[in-house]
Amino acid sequence: MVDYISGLNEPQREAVMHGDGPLMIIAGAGSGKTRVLTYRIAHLIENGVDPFRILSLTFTNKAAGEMRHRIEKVVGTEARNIWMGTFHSVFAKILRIEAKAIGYTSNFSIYDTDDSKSLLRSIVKEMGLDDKTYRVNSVFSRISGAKNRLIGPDDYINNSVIQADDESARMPHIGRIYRQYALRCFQANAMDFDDLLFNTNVLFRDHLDILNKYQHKFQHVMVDEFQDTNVSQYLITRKLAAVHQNICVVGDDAQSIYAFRGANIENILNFQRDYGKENVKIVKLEQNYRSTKTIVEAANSIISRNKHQLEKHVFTDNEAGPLIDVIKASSDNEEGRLVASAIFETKMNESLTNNDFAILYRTNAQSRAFEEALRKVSIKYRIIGGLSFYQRKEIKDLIAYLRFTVNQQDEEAFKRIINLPKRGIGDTTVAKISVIAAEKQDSVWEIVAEISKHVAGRAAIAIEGFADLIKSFKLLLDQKDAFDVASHIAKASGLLKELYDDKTVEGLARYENVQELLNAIKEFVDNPDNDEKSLGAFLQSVSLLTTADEKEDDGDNDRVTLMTIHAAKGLEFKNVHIVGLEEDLFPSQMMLESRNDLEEERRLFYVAITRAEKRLSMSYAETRYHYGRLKMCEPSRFLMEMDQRYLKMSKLRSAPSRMDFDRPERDRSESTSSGSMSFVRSLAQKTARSQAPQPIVSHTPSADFTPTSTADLAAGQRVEHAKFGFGTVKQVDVNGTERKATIQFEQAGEKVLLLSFAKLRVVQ
Ligand SMILES: Nc1ncnc2c1ncn2[C@@H]1O[C@H](COP(=O)(O)OP(=O)(O)OP(=O)(O)O)[C@@H](O)[C@H]1O
Ligand SMILES: [Mg+2]
Repeated sequence: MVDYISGLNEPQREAVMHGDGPLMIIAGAGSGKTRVLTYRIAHLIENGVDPFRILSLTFTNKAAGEMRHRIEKVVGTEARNIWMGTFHSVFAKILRIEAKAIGYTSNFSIYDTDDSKSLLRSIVKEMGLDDKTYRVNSVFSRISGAKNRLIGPDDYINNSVIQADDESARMPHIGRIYRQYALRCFQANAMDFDDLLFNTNVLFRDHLDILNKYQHKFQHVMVDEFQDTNVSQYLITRKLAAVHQNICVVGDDAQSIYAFRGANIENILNFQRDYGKENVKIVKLEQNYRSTKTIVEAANSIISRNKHQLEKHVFTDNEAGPLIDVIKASSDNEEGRLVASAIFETKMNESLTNNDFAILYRTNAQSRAFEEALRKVSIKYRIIGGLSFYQRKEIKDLIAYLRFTVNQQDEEAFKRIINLPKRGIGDTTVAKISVIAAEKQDSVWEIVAEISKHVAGRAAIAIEGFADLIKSFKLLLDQKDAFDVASHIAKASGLLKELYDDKTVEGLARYENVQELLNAIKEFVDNPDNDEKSLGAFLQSVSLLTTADEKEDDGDNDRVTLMTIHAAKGLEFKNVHIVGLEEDLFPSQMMLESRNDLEEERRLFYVAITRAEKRLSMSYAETRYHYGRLKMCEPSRFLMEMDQRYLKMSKLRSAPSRMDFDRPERDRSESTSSGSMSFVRSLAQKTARSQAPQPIVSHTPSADFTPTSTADLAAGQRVEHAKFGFGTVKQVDVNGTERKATIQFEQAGEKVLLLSFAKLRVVQ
């Protein structure tokens, strides 16, 4: 048996062993919240609670998978029966079971953001509204915001405050668009992401028998990252926990970063009110186990500037660790090179793997410079988010076929595939079918069934052919598993052939991607964790992947992770680079309308810092292209706000690409070193004004380091290293073309360095 209890501190143990009744764990970053939740579930199961009766809600499906895996180590395969996943995936499952009660069928489609926007665009057009006024992103976010506050179309239209707000935004018809959008989704037997929560609330509100069933079923409800639940999610958990009152929520108010999407930090305060102050057990965890003292204290120095926060003091017994590097670059491309170079050096000097590194940025668009630079030094990376595998055109095309085979009411899938491969069906015909369907309040499939009444000639024949094809696919659904059906559809639809015939490099890549999707379906079917092997079950699992759940491209999993800070929530890495620390980028100009917004940006920065275990580095560029124009940038105020004692200006060279070594070293370091000094001065001035502690900024030696002067390096020689200072060579090893030296440094201890990269100066 795994002894997990002994690996817990006192308050952690208290939380794990807490019996019945509401429990709120409010704790700092890296203090073991997720660990406590994991072991609490294991502990409940060990004490006889049926895993089928435990509901655990996590931020990503991947986090759920990891948690399940850990629990499995303690309780065995029983762990597979826990209801565990994101709010969206768990409630999609419940909605499928209960679909009939709210007028859906269990094979409903899930519209992704592109589908939702495409439908909104059609509606704006059909209503004769101006698409420059009714920009699809604004319309979408207003509707999404309403759903997350549980405001349906009728309430929206009748709400005078909302109406006035829309009028002042010059979009008075949003309510009508919303109503039409909801109707069209319903006719398409489709739900968008927000509907999964909205409709769950409707289901539980209007069908008390169903609510009752789940209230009794779930004896324990757990919520990780509670600070980021929105009103709609909070209500669902409250309803579900109303009978047993066994609800355990875990969160950190300092890490609340989704207010812009309707997450409500007040939930933490409401929890005590809703369950009765005297009934709620509160556990505070304040000891951080993840990061060095430097990182924990630097993070504290940032978050203490926020006014809105609960009282807690995060500390750690871990070692002090290195200071936080601040890297200044002249441009975004140089920032890419410097960061790639720093990763390369740290990796070599400390014998680390790519997985030990993460680059975190504020927006996805920043990834490009880092991708290029990492490729140049042959370091593999993975991008989480951005244009994911499942957003690629060829993948969406095949998925649309699969979706339409499962649900013929799916209007967006229909629009995507009706003329793919080309069948001579024009956009006007497709739009006409949509409009007729909307007018008759029927689905597109009903119109297709009587197509000759509405469309004449060749187009009608082509549509009939398409309908026959879909019917033939549909027949397979009950007989074959997801993989067999999908392979058949890929071939019989003509999609695979079209890609196969395209012999360009891109065409080949697209063909391989489709094969890769089929592989993923095969894996799904073969995975013993999935008890349902149908195509519908597979589609549900992919449509609910969050950005952090992404599929990896090949078998090589040792990669540097690139992702937004939002996606990094809950994760940890030995080395973290927070990049783009510039005013208007981070804090983001788009988000800064009020003090509250600034505080949310600061919490986001806090989340970023607290991902790092050992080494943290922060960088900024002096110039950056923004919407195609070169912009001068100022360092972020967050750099100034941080307690300067923990910072170190880094004097780094450009990336160690072969070409760079042809240039004299001095050229490469000059711009960065003089620049650093001015930044240090400006930091010093600003901190003096704000009366923060005086900066203690350590500098790397200013000597001219020449990497090539080590050709005849031998044991016993004294050397100076740019970072580690003075030392004595103990041994030199030759391995193929690589030469390695073992050096005993006076301060830094023994290090093994690759001589082609180590910046060493022989001391005479
Ligand atoms: N008592 C403990 N002893 C040793 N290591 C611990 C202990 N508690 C937690 N840890 C380790 O500390 C790290 C952080 O834990 P965990 O991820 O559970 O923290 P968290 O509070 O959920 O963090 P976040 O706020 O980022 O979500 C993990 O590597 C975990 O294994
Ligand atoms: Mg966590």
